[in-house]
Amino acid sequence: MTRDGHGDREGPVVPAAVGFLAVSSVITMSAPFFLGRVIDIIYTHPAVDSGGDLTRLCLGLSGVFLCGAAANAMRVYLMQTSGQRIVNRLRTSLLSSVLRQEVAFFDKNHTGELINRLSSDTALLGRSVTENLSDGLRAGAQAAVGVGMMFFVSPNLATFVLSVVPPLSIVAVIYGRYLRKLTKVTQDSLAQATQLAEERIGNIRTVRAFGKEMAEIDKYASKVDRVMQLARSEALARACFFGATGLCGNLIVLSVLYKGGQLMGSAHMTVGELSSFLMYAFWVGVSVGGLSSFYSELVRGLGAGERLWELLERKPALPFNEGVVLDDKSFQGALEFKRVHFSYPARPEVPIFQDFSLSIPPGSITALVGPSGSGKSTVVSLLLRLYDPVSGTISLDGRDIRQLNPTWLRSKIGTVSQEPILFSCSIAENIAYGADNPSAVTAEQVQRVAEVANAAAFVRDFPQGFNTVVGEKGVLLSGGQKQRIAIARALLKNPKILLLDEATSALDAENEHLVQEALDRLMEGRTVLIIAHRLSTIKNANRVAVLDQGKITEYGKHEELLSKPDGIYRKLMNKQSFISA
Ligand SMILES: Nc1ncnc2c1ncn2[C@@H]1O[C@H](COP(=O)(O)OP(=O)(O)OP(=O)(O)O)[C@@H](O)[C@H]1O
Repeated sequence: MTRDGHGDREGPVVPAAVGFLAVSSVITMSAPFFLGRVIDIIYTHPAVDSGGDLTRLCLGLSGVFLCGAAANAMRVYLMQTSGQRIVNRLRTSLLSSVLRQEVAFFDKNHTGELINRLSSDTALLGRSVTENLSDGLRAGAQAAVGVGMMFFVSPNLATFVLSVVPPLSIVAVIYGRYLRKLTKVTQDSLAQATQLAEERIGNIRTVRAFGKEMAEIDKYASKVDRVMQLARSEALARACFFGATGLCGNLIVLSVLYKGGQLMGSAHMTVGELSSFLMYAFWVGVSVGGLSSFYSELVRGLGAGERLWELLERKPALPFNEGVVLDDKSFQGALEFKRVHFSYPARPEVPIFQDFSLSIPPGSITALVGPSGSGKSTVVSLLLRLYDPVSGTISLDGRDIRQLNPTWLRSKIGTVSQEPILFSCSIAENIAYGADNPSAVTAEQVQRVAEVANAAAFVRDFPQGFNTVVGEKGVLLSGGQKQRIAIARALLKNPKILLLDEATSALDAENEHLVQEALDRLMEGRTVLIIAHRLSTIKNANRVAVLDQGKITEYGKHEELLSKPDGIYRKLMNKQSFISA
């Protein structure tokens, strides 16, 4: 399987399915003609097996019907499997498109909604264009052949029957349009309900702590009630449509019997011909019924598909893997913000940075401090190029990062955040995630970095050791343990630049010491920007940058800044509690 999910070859599956479809349809539609012949033989020679004709015809027909049944079974099997293949491809392509989108896209589109597109909409569209299409093609072919055969058997009767088709088609078109609109709204409502459930289940600890389970259930119930109302409208439309088509079918059969009886009475038709005609009319009726359900499913699929195409075709606002790659040998890791102005795309009216400038020399440690909400984490997001500044430049070794390949840029940057996110897999896999090619990472490499990150000892105490699964987002580990795993992960990545966000909460003395020691080892020989919450970090940094009112207001060593009588840093130190461990 390739990354785009196109490794699973369709090969001759679709032509084969169409072949089986043709064979089964021809056999099904030739049956009424031959059955008419059988009736005529019985009718004209009721007592004898007219020279063995009846036996031969019946045996021959049984064999042909058997082949028809086998061809039909093969058609259903092939269409269903290729349907699943299409759904798989759609899902992989959709995830590939979603994961390439810029981070601002995820600020506006909720996870639950995207998951719903990935699971429900793809299934609806996939079913609509495969199994449903196959049934529709079969119904269409049978209806066309049936109509042809009706004309062949009795042009007179056929013309009479088909005069009712045009009004029925108009009703079908109106119904189709209505259903398509309804499906889009239903899928959107379903996506909102999934979004709510996903968020509440993902944050069950908060829901539980506030005792909001019943309130959340009520909210979810009202969202699914909306889906139910829409489903009721859809069911009503379907019921009316199917009821009307069923009624029309029966009325048509009745009128055929009426008119056919007259034709038989005037010797213009044999009983076998009338029987054949009736069977064809019945098949055409069944096929038209099949076509109407095909049409319903098709418009539902297209309704679901509208949002899918939008997502599949969306071009990310920021490039994903294109641009200049700097030479690894001469790469220093010098960072510079020059007169940067920035506001988040979701809230363009709120400026975060105004004329923000900061230079971080290669191999140095810069501590960034500032009041809560001043934009410290935003500095990290801009360096990772998760967002682009509105104006000004951010450069790496003198090169504007907008010219650089973002994937390459991120491969040179390691991050350890306040609350590191781990994946629900083993500790070894979480650590190996830091490498370019995780599957090539050996157990020794994992253990080595875990050792340096002061994680190996606690991991070995777990019965499953490095194979211990950490739970969703690492929920089965403590804060200090998660941090040390994240440090090991960053060590394995071995980046030139490190962006650290220290934990705001104090760990117990032992954990504090182990995490600090691991961080010190991680920082060695790299360009480091650290969002500092500990006094020791600030004191050990080469420079401290104070962020206030959207720009760097003070810059220097801890003691220098502290000595300024009216300095912002001095005030910040008095006001904000830094962890003194
Ligand atoms: N994705 C976003 N979309 C819109 N506004 C955002 C987004 N992320 C953060 N903000 C806003 O940007 C401002 C700066 O946030 P940021 O997280 O960078 O602050 P901070 O200094 O790191 O805060 P703290 O010390 O509390 O973690 C805040 O006012 C915040 O509300």
